Amino acid sequence: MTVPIIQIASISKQFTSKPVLDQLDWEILPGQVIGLLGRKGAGKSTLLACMLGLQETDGGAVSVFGEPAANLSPQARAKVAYVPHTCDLFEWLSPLQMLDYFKTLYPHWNSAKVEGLLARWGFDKIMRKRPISQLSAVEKQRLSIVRALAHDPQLLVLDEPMSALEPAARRDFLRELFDGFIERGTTIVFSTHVLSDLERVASEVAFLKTGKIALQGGLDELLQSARRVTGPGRLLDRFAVSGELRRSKDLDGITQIVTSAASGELLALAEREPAIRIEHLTLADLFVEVTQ
Ligand SMILES: Nc1ncnc2c1ncn2[C@@H]1O[C@H](COP(=O)(O)OP(=O)(O)OP(=O)(O)O)[C@@H](O)[C@H]1O
Repeated sequence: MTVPIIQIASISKQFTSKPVLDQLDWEILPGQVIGLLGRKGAGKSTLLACMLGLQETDGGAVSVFGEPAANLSPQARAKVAYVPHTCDLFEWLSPLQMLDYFKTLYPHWNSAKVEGLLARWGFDKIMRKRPISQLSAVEKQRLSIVRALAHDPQLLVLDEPMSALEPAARRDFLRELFDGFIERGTTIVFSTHVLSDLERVASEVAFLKTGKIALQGGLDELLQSARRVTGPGRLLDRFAVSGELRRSKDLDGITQIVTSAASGELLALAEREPAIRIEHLTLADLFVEVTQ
């Protein structure tokens, strides 16, 4: 049996009266590259932070590498890298001072990778010595990524890692993820609003809605099996659909069903009945259907 790298059992979190995470269960297996999607404010950042024990939960349990997330040993912590949504760099230090500091904390610090990324991302001699507080948002995000990738983590958690990056740096970063991590089997969980970025790197996609993982699956499999079916209510209304995400009926008696996993039976019905229209869904369609 594959032992999950992260196991989340029924965690809840609320800041005000509205729950953000609501008895959420989730499992992340070694080598998975999961894109986490959800509407703005759905709780993606909260979930990623709770998952690593960086934010307290109101209930439930999280384990990372088999240890309680809130109390990770230094050995387990050294296997994890996290790029937060907001800047958590030591702004009073220079990039070089900060990277030197982190180097002392990690046994597997990859100086060649650090140098390569700094050079590629325009950190010249002067910029490397300036206080981080004087860097732009993009430069800080790049530095945050360099710090995360530098110690060859086994688990990489990225919260909107590319939000401030321009296209060339995004391409560089995605290439770095592929060549340096995905091909080596690193487990990666990242949240993003950019579906095309997700489609380029993720093998799995998970949708967060109303405090729970509403749907998760292999990206290719989901796109292969998700369908929107439209047809007369007399043909569809009594049809039980597996993986049903939404069902609606208009005033003309036309029923529309969206499913994440169209069965052979449904496909056969659509084939038999010319009045039924069946369409594949894009990731954007699926995002709307699952999270609306
Ligand atoms: N420290 C906090 N105090 C109060 N409310 C908070 C706090 N952190 C998050 N929230 C609220 O919790 C909800 C979820 O926020 P979170 O940042 O986790 O969502 P998100 O899906 O990452 O959003 P976005 O896509 O906009 O980054 C939001 O309503 C947010 O306002």
